[in-house]
Amino acid sequence: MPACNRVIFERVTALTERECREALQQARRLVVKVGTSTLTHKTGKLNLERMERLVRELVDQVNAGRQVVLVTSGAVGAGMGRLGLKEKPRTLPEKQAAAAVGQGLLMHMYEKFFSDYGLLVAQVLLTRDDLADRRRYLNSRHTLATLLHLGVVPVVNENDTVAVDEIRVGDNDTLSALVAGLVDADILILLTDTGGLFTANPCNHKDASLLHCVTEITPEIEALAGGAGSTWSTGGMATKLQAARLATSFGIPVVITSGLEGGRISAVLRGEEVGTIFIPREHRTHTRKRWLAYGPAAQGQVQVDGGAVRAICQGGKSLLPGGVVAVYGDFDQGAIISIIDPDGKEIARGMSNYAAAAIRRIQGRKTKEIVEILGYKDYDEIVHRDNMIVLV
Ligand SMILES: Nc1ncnc2c1ncn2[C@@H]1O[C@H](COP(=O)(O)OP(=O)(O)O)[C@@H](O)[C@H]1O
Ligand SMILES: N[C@@H](CCC(=O)OP(=O)(O)O)C(=O)O
Repeated sequence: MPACNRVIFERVTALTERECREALQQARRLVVKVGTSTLTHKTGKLNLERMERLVRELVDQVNAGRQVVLVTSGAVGAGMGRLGLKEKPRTLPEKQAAAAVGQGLLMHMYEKFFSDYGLLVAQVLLTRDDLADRRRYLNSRHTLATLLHLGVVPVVNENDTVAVDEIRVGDNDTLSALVAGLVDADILILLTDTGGLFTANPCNHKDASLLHCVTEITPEIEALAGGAGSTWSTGGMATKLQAARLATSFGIPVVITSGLEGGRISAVLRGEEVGTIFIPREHRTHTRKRWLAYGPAAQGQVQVDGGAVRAICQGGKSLLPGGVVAVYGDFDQGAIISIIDPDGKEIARGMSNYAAAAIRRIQGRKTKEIVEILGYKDYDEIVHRDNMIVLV
């Protein structure tokens, strides 16, 4: 990628909508997520016309010199359609059985359509565990990078057949944001059955209007998002906002737009005002920081006061002992811990420079007192900013 493209995305602090959209013209690596609502008919069976059009549009982007990762839903829906089931399965084994049937169907069609247009595809099935474990995370990253280097389009889905609740990402919107971070994408495009984020669910509110640009996902924005629109979908707009929050926290812009109408991907990449764009506030984060958000289970929690919340969330600062009011759990130095606000909400996650027992002794105290209290001082900070990801 030419250096100038990176500069545009890396200097992000508060880009205007226009600047951000124009920068998308230089995006080189795309993650495109397509929902069940786009890929299937109401019967749950695959909508081949839309699928083929999507593939053609993606191949065009590859032909134009871009790299594409496709995150696809539709396995459960397609499996249900093929099995002739009328209702969405309720139990996990039923969903897994449907996904096992549907995933094969999905890949068969992708393989056919992509090869019709001259490209190879590779199936990549992931669970949260694959991303939470540092070694598997790096392994997945290398595999995807190699596939992209070879000109292959990775087609990613959650490994529904084996993923039980504890190791599931749970929805493909979130999965796509994790994948965007994993491959260091320049943009995440979420294709769905509405034109973007509306002021209310447009299926029930005909007068709802489209929001063109979101610079911050506030509680008011979250309140606009309702649940899934189609029988076979998961999460609705709420999980898309969650995905947008995650990807923008990595420094990656996100556009939610319609997968029902063709041409949206190329319009987004021409910098046109389509869909809803979410502008990243953070600089591109280092991959190690991203991995922290991927779900390595936190081994403990430190609760901080309002001043520390502001310093971390608005001031871009590290966590010092003075801001800590409580420590929960028993963890060692180097553990991944959650930083929670006075209401118990997780605001950040990071690697602790001290064990829980040591933090309990220095909490609320000044940095210069650490050596006096502990008899040593390895670090000034409990969690250094470089080892912390802010989640709000
Ligand atoms: N504020 C909103 N703006 C747009 N769509 C919304 C909103 N609130 C809820 N929705 C619902 O979200 C649905 C899209 O999510 P979902 O059904 O999960 O689709 P997909 O299968 O594409 O992921 C829309 O069909 C719509 O019913
Ligand atoms: N992994 C599931 C997709 C779950 C999901 O998030 O669906 P959707 O809301 O349509 O993106 C499947 O392939 O059916």
